[in-house]
Amino acid sequence: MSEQFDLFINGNWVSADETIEVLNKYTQDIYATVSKAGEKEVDQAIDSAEKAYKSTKLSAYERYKILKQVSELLQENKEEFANSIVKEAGKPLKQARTEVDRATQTFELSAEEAKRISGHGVPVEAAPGSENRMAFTIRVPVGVVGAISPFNFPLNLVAHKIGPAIAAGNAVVLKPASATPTTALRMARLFQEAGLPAGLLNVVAGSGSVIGKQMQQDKRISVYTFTGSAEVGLKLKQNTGLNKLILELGNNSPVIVDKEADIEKAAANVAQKSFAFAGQVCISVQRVYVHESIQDSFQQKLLQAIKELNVGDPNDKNTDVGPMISEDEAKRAEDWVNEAVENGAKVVVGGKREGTVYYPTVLTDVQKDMRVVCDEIFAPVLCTIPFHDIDTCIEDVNESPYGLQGGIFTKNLDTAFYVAKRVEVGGMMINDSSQYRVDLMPYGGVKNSGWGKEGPKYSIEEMTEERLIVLNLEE
Ligand SMILES: NC(=O)C1=CN([C@@H]2O[C@H](COP(=O)(O)OP(=O)(O)OC[C@H]3O[C@@H](n4cnc5c(N)ncnc54)[C@H](O)[C@@H]3O)[C@@H](O)[C@H]2O)C=CC1
Ligand SMILES: O=C(O)[C@H](O)CS(=O)(=O)O
Repeated sequence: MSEQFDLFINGNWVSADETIEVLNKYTQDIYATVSKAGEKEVDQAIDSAEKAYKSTKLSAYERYKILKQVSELLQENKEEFANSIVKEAGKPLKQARTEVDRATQTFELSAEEAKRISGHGVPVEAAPGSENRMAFTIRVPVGVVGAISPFNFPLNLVAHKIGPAIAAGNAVVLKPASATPTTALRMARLFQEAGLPAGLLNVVAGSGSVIGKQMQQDKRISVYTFTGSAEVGLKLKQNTGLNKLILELGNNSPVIVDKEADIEKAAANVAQKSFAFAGQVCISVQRVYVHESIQDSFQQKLLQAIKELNVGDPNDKNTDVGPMISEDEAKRAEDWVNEAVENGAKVVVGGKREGTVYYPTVLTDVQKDMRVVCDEIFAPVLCTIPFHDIDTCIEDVNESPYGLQGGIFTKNLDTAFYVAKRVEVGGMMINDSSQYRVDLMPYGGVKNSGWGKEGPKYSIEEMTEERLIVLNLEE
């Protein structure tokens, strides 16, 4: 029996004429039906957000209490949310539970940051002629935030938009990914239970291109925050005019395994961080550059670690690698691998698809211009690339159009910092892979990986405006 969800607009559950069928990504059964927002519902959501922002002024402490309660309610309902993520995203149960724990953190951090929003003093009196003036800044909410989120973290990446937006005193219109909308709608129920005033949060499911365009053309929205592919991010950038746009986009994450690395540790970490959630994580390891002197040893340990990964039903608590978001996406990954093999690459493990499941795959003998190397594959596919000297390796790493996060394994700190200062990324992990993130850290990339930083403290800075106030004390 599939569940039915309506849209969350102005504190009410609103049904629409059309619906979206949300599939269980492993069984391909219909898991839920969700009302599909049309132009009327999106307009209602934006109108509700604007009216609520103008009429409801929650204190910082009230915002803190609501967000704290949402964090607690989330933890109390952990299994419901984990199950929702397993079913609609196909995420293995243990990783879905981890996502709920992280979103609990994200909302708790947002609650705490709600009490720390402030400006700073400005010593204008130090300027000649301003001896009798005082100045300081304050941070004010931007108003209505338009948020669009991706399928792969249907809870935590939504939390990273809603939490800071509410903490900062804004109202929000959220459009979750069409493949995974129900988790965000469940989250809206928690805000309702926590007493968030009507209209401050609105969730509209539906076509990204249609709703996205309508949101972008609506002047009542002050800031857009988008997480998704670079392709869509570019479209948004071209249509957003002068409104602030926060873009968290794609990556083809590099990891360097230096000749002085702990090979065992590097192999185990790369195996885990290349294939979690079937590689559908934007900081999933996709390119691993291995010093030629340790290539055989690293590869042997990497393949051993991959052999221990459990592939299959995401409902099984032992599963490490479940299905991809759709059979089309799994076929795309298969096509990219086959194209690489036709051009000389070798599959040392994997290269096999069963419906929506694509098995953990490692390629060697790849070339820079292969899509498995230079594009974002967003699948359980890893390319191992030997290197001779670190400078050439850094050049190859930086050839990517992306720059979100990278990693290097080495016991030589001089090498680590030499590399960290030269790679073009938003975050560089030493003795960890690219796929490291805790929710309080500043997170965001350079180049085609977007701009702006997420993490509640940093998102709040993006979702508020700093206003200067100068006091003239002259008699
Ligand atoms: N940098 C980061 O923090 C993250 C980046 N991503 C990236 O997201 C992608 C995978 O997620 P997907 O949901 O497949 O991305 P996507 O770009 O296909 O969709 C993302 C969201 O945008 C909406 N959308 C689609 N077309 C749109 C348009 N023309 N205008 C406005 N909205 C539109 C979709 O409905 C969805 O809600 C990968 O590229 C991945 O790297 C995913 C997670 C985190
Ligand atoms: O970018 C993503 O896909 C997620 O932010 C990765 S994380 O939250 O699991 O680090």
